[in-house]
Amino acid sequence: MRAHEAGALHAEAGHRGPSWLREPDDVNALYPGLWSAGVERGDDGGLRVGGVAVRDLAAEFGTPLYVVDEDDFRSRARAFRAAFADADVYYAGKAFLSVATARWVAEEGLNLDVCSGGELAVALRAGFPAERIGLHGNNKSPAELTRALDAGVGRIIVDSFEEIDRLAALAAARGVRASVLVRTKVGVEAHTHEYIATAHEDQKFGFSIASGEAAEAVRAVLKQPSLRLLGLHSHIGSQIYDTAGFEVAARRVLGLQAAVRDEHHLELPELDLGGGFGIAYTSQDDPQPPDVLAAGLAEIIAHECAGYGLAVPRLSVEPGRAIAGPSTFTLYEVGTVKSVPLDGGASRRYVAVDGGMSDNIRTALYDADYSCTLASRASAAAPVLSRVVGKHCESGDIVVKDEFLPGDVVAGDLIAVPGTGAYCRSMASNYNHQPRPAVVAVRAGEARLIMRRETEDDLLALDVG
Ligand SMILES: Cc1ncc(COP(=O)(O)O)c(C=O)c1O
Ligand SMILES: N[C@@H](CCCC[NH3+])C(=O)O
Repeated sequence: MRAHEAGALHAEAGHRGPSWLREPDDVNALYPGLWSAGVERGDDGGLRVGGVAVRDLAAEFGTPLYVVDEDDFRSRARAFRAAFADADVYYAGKAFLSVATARWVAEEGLNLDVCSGGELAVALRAGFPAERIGLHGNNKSPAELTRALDAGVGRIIVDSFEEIDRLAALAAARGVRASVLVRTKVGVEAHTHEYIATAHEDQKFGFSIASGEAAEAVRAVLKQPSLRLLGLHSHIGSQIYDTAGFEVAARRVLGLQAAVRDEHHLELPELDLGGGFGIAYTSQDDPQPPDVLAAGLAEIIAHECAGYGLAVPRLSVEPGRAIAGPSTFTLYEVGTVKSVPLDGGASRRYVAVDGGMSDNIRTALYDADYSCTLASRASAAAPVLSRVVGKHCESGDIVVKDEFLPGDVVAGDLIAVPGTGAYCRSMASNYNHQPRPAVVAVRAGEARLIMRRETEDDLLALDVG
């Protein structure tokens, strides 16, 4: 594990990590911001979560394994609920959605954002109240829209002119009035990876405010008797730490809100500023807690509304990563350890685990940084800068680019990677016909399988050739 500040960069064998990565004082220590509240190192040196030893989890459920600390997930959901007490919180199911997690979200009083027919199906199977669901997507099919209308979802966030017409016709045919928000593109360059920024002009989501397209979309919705316009929506991107982007977004979207009032004599009752709140993946990351975010957003909105002479609309937000991400770690078993010579006589230690880019694509796709620790035992061996890689046929199959692990890590050891609750299982693939791992929820000394591991039979069943 990383120690926060202490220690010198480990240079003995010429290993080189990023300049911020320091050799830890104690390689067995758990950096507090990265692990869910229920994770600790037990007296025998092995990691425990919710009172359960990870060695027992690996023995019972196999590896790789996503391990969710249920209390941690629920308490993050509650913290958002409490911080945004005067707003609506929609948990973004794309981060991770299963029947169990949908139920936790419902029980903790949050609403749910889904962005596909599949996510909607999971929510409905969980018995999630349809009126508390919002449906997203830049290319919702007629079948998805029909299903949403038939289920009675509370709101649909429209993202194209085709969709406005399509939805209006489907709603009219059913004799219902569908509540919609118009997704805007506010023209903000959010400080995050290009692939997860969603508010600059040259990307697929939303109607551009700057070009007048968003105002045109509002006109198009208002013309349809089968649609009810609740408000405007903006989501600037994901894994964002600063509120500067939200400030610009709120200013521009409320500018449109004021223009709508002036043109249509209509004050829209709601405003959705999306999700995107960042979490800590390494000791360098310093995310803001929900109450600070809530206070910041409330202040920005109040200020902008006062400037435009608007009544403050009811706010909604859509956090995904900030609720699911820190609740979960992935447990892997080490299979091989190699030392690879580098130029200048240095070497790099490759620790290969039994999963990889099929259960966590984020390192390869977004150049994401992760951390990890030896989980099955503690070690007194000196730390060695290591790269944790998977078992796939790609050299980019890296899980953790740089981490200090004890020098005696061997095959059969367990490694845990924290912060994998968001966008890991939900983006998992079957690359190399690797079955996707199981998800286990741990609470009060009990481990419960919430998604079973795929089997070779599952994969072979798809091949009908
Ligand atoms: C419309 C919308 N809302 C909410 C989210 C959730 O984002 P995050 O998990 O970063 O909070 C996303 C994903 O970026 C999104 O596209
Ligand atoms: N999948 C992205 C987040 C994007 C979410 C959808 N807009 C990630 O892993 O960071």
